Amino acid sequence: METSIIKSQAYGKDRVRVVRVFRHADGWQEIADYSVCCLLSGNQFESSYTKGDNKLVVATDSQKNTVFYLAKTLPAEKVMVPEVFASEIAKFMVNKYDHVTSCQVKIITKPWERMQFDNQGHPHSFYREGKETRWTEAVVTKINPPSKIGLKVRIDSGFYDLEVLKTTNSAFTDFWRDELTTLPDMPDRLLSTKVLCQWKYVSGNLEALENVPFDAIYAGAKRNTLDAFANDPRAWVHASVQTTLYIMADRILNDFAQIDDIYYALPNIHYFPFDLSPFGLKNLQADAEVYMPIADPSGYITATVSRPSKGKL
Ligand SMILES: O=c1[nH]c(=O)c2[nH]c(=O)[nH]c2[nH]1
Repeated sequence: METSIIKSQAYGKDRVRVVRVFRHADGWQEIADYSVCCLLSGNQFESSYTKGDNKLVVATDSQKNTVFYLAKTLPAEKVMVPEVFASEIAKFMVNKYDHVTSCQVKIITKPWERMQFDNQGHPHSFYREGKETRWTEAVVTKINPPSKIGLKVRIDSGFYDLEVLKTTNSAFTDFWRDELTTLPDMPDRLLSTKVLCQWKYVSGNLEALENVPFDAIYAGAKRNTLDAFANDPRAWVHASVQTTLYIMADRILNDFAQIDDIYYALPNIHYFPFDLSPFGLKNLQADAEVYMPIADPSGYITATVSRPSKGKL
């Protein structure tokens, strides 16, 4: 006889690929292209794991149907912003099913860029550019289940695979040296990374969070990331990926009070100057012009950055 207990559970449908087109009367059309993961939790689901009892199991197939149903029935402003669509799905689930105490919805977006001709956006044609991937996760939880009065919401957002490179104004010098050190000081180097950035919105009630300008904050987080990388002098005066990361996060926290903390992971994708001295050519240090990108290994610099009151006290 089994004696083990379920400590936590969540089940649902992952990779629900849904594309929603909004056709406006003037011919202007919008597209949202998402991969949705929807997971339900609640202690009444435990018997489906331990006793083979499916009576309360909302089929993952029905959860998938709900995503399509809401994509059709919600207005454009609730579907086109992934944070809002994710929280609408999560809210729908906890409100519809008494025994669902929490619903976690993650959305990965596939960005379609509107085609531009003569500086005019084309009404219905889009293209895919190699760029970062935006994602979000909303979790809606009943405060006193099964009561629906009082819902708590948490929203995380971010992007990954934003590839950037600069050919100067990056350095790495004055680091620890011992018998295992072979790396020379690099007063000027090529720097490249593939940015992963994710942030937590201040948690609160659903209504407060739904008024957050998610799209503008997303654009601001990306703009600060690029601007700190390319233009902030502190990133090369103090010179390390660690410093660059901190400056990126600090700028975002200063710009957006709605964000609680930010996590970055910055691989340092190495491009080493190729030694051409066997051919009588100078290509090291200040003479570096020809580089060999190194696929593996890469540096990997990470940190979570928050405001002082939330940090280590
Ligand atoms: O910006 C850097 N930070 C490091 O910690 C490090 N270590 C290393 O070998 N190169 C670099 N670059």
